[in-house]
Amino acid sequence: MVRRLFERLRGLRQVAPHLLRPAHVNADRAKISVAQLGHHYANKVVALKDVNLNVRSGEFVCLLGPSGCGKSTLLYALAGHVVPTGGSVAIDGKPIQGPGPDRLLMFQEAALFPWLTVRGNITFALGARGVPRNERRERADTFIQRVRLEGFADTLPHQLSGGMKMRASLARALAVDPTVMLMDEPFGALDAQTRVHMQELLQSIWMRAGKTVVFVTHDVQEALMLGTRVVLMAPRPGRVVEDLEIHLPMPRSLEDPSLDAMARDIRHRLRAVEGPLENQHPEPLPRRTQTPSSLPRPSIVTGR
Ligand SMILES: Nc1ncnc2c1ncn2[C@@H]1O[C@H](COP(=O)(O)OP(=O)(O)OP(=O)(O)O)[C@@H](O)[C@H]1O
Repeated sequence: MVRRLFERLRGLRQVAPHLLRPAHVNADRAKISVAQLGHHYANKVVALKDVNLNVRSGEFVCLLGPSGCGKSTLLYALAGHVVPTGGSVAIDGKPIQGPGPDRLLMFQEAALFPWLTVRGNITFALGARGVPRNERRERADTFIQRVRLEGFADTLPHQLSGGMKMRASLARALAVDPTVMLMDEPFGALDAQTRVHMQELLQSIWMRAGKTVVFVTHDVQEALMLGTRVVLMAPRPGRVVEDLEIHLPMPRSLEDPSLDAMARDIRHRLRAVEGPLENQHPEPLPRRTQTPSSLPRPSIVTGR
């Protein structure tokens, strides 16, 4: 059934591609181009090998795969925090030379300053980006409203729930207006219910704002809820094994039987690339020389 669904969508894509793509995805423009990307860490772990990935402007690309397949390394290379040992990464045709204001990285932790209110956290970030003082408050309040945190602008982070902190962090990210959002399992620490609410919120904001998003997740359903594309990766060495365009209509629902059927199919594909359980991590993984958590905190079809 899933194969038939993928095939029908493929046929429709050939005759009427514009019917299947959200309006703000610009088919002709590669926002992010990754070519022959490779990276090995100082301990010789090959985190990425020959990765090719083009992300169109306005796409929502989910990187999905088992632990250790290089999702975060790829994301940090896009952010400019990891300097790859081979290949190239470019944004709007310009090679990435380091972090830049056009890209914003979000993590599982909301990373709010505890001594600043929700609004204070946002106005601080706006100040750091050079937004004039008289515009900061209004802009902060616009995004506080957009993430549905009205009434909490003057609240300190410790008085917020995990989901509310993440919404404040999202408001801050949107307020500084990067063109590319790089998200590393941002909802991974939330309970199941809050996670679904955050996915719905992020999708509605993405549909309106038209940002280019690259989103790392382990969760197949999350990838299918959010992604216009799902890129499957495999470990040892970290590489892209499949690149799937997801043409389910938006807003999506976990209740959608097509989504459920695709999730089963993708789980099956992932099991095939992971191999039998006894082949996984045959020896202790080499110690990391630098963990993602030691990276700076605050502050998304192969070979197209
Ligand atoms: N700083 C580092 N030093 C050495 N090895 C590293 C470092 N960071 C990651 N690695 C290794 O590189 C490989 C890819 O790691 P990466 O964190 O990119 O994978 P991932 O798919 O994001 O994993 P997870 O889902 O568990 O976060 C793994 O084998 C990991 O142990």
